[in-house]
Amino acid sequence: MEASAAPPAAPATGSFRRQARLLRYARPHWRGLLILIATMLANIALDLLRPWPIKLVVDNVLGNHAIPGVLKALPGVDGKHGLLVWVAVGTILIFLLGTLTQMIYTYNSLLLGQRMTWSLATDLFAHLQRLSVLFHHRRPVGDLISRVTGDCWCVNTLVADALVPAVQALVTLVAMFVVMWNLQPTLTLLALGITPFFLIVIKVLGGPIKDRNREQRDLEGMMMNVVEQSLSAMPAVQAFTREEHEVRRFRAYADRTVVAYVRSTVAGLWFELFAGLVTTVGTAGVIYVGADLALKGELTTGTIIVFLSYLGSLYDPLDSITHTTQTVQGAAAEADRVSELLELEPDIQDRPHAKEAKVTGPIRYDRVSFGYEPGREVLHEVDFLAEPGETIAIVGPTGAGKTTMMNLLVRFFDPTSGRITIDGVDLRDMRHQSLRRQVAMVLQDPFIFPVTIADNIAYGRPDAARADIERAARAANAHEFVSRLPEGYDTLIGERGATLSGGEKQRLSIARAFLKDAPVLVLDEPTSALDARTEGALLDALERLMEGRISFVIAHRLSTIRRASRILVVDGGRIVEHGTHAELLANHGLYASLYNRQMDIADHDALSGVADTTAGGDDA
Ligand SMILES: Nc1ncnc2c1ncn2[C@@H]1O[C@H](COP(=O)(O)OP(=O)(O)OP(=O)(O)O)[C@@H](O)[C@H]1O
Repeated sequence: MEASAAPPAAPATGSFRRQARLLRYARPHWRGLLILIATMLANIALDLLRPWPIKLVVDNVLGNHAIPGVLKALPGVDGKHGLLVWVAVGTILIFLLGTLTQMIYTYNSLLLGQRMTWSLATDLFAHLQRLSVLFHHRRPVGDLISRVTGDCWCVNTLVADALVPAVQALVTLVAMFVVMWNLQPTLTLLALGITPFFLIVIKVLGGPIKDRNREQRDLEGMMMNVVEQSLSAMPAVQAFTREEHEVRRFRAYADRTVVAYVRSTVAGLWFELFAGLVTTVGTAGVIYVGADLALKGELTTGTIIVFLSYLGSLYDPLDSITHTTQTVQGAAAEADRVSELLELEPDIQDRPHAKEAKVTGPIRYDRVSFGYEPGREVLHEVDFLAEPGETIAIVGPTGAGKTTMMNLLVRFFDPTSGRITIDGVDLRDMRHQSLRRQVAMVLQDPFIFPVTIADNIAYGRPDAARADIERAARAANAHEFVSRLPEGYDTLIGERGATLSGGEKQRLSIARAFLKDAPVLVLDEPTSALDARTEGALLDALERLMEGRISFVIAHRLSTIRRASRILVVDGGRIVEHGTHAELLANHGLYASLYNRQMDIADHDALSGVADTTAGGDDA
């Protein structure tokens, strides 16, 4: 599957609200934030102190200016030599305090950033767990990984690289304004006259930075998709010798990412150019008007020199706001990518008065229709009843809708129309997690995790005792192969069950269902990866498992479901026949033709001497 196109960028106001909402991740860490701001202010004060030792040496030690009264109060400052000692001590103290506050600032900033990022990432990951199976079917995994592990850093950027520096810039700006206003109000107003132009630059040129950054992040997400898809399909890639194609696919995205990165950088450079131009025009204006005033004798030269040196300090915070804007625009694109997911409401939600599910009576499908996409129904008015203790087999051609029917039972999604009830209660009036606890599923894909065999069997019941795990494994005919493994139940399985055969994985999955011991059982082709002999032994075990439960078995191999109490034959999303094996054979309908065709193939195989093998059987 090719990566999906990026969703459209959020409108600016929505984007701003999203960033503000993400800033709540700083709230639990307000102490750290206060320390950050305090150390930052201390740094500003220490910066102001830094030139003073030199000034004292020049004016009061080497020059003949009188030592200021406040310094004379210090012990030992009765002459130039005493002052020199204090200048030396002061220099060291300023260095030590400056370095110390900088260390505290860096430590706190990193800690705060890490904590906020990973708590946002954890919330996003938790939210992804709640989103429907349908959502996960459609969203490329690589892009989701990139949002969880990459884009969540936006909250760190927003706080440590934008919010705190913005506070610092504002404090400095106000302080400088007060100092300069006292020095020369007209020039101060002139210097600040550039502010509206500055805001225009931020408004006009800030947006493209965000858009370019969004483009870059989306492409990086798509690159991740290619990596994830290709690495997880490596046997297919190599078997079809498509390695070069996969590399080309990756390189195509990498090239586009480079272009997007360059465009994002260029957008930033334009922004810097115009912001710099505005401050330069401001400086030029102050020089022109200041010199003009001096020529007219309204201002001393010294005042202009002092004013101009302060002008740098006034524009520095404005410059810092420029950088902050750039940073915020970059982080805004990431914040959008995170928020888009966080704002998605899970399709499956419990109603306010939803009850705990308890399977005590029959399961009824009441004219259930469903479509994955609007206008394309895959199930049409499915209607049937399953009584406790019954085993219902569901058969039919591939793509008929069998798995979809069973996925509705555990509310992976809800019917488009009609309803499913258990003992008369609509599934939507039950808490969906409690409903899922009532159903043990053996899925077509056994989903083996890279943990030990025991942990895999106990996935649905993590507190199960080892004896229970072993009992479940024996019941699922898995104990024998597990015992042969070097560390038995403690053997660590490779990624996606790489170290096991298809049949072994399927047996672990069946053991999982045994251990879960739920009142409803769904077996979706539970023996498709087993050879006929292993299947025969397992069928007895499965029949024991089905006893006293409501069981649904989807099977292509009709030999496996002959003992079902009822068989539903599904074709094109409808139940076209139902009855017992004997009744359906007598009907001479779709079931009879499917069955007869399979019997013919089996006879043919028997004659060819391969009676014991079936497609996918790997345990022979
Ligand atoms: N996630 C999905 N999004 C869109 N369409 C889907 C999705 N999953 C299945 N379908 C479509 O729904 C229809 C029924 O699929 P389903 O998997 O239920 O069939 P099935 O009878 O279980 O098939 P099989 O025997 O091959 O497992 C098919 O046409 C399939 O293409």
